[in-house]
Amino acid sequence: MGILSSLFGNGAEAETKAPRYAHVKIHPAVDGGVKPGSANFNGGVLTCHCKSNPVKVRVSAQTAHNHVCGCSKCWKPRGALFAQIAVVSRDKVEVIANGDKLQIVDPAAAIQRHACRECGVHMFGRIENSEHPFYGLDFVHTELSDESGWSPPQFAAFVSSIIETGTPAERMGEIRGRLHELGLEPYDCLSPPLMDAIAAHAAKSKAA
Ligand SMILES: N[C@@H](CCC(=O)N[C@@H](CS)C(=O)NCC(=O)O)C(=O)O
Ligand SMILES: [Zn+2]
Ligand SMILES: [Zn+2]
Repeated sequence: MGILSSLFGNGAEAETKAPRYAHVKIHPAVDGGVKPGSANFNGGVLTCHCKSNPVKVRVSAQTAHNHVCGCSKCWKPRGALFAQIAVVSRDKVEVIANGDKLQIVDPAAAIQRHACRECGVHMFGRIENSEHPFYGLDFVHTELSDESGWSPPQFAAFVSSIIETGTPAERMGEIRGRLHELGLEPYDCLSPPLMDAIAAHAAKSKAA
């Protein structure tokens, strides 16, 4: 028992710390608690869900800005409310097997998501527009790799968007409650540092 609760305590401290929303499933990678990444981690191989001839993509660096995303465009594992997605420099991403099975989900989207035609898993998302604030970065789902040590998710993006794909709005309280418990601050767009980076890029483009 902490010093304050031993002075004033009635056991309420333990009660407020017990997870209240553990029954709310966000994504398999975080439902048991967010695991820390490893220092000196250098990447791994992402594999799609095909039983035969899976697509393999080597990511030869640690990822950054990992987060869970509720938008309708990011690939989610079956049953998950959110996707888990991180960025890495595009020159660190290489298709090493069965790349002929990849197709671009929506060629008009800012992020060109390369998905396996057979199992539907998104292997990487690439920005081809050199004017885009995140040009140079690819988006990857690190749970597709067997390696542990990837950078852990830091926040939750596009949280309200899960309503667009069928989550009842009445569930949002418990879902945001669970995200808070996991330390994944919920935002309805990207996190403030990323929104600031986008705005700074826009300001620079306007000035030029
Ligand atoms: N509410 C929309 C949000 C879509 C959205 O803007 N997604 C973000 C986060 S991944 C984005 O940057 N999309 C760019 C793209 O999909 O190319 C939805 O759920 O479809
Ligand atoms: Zn596949
Ligand atoms: Zn998304």
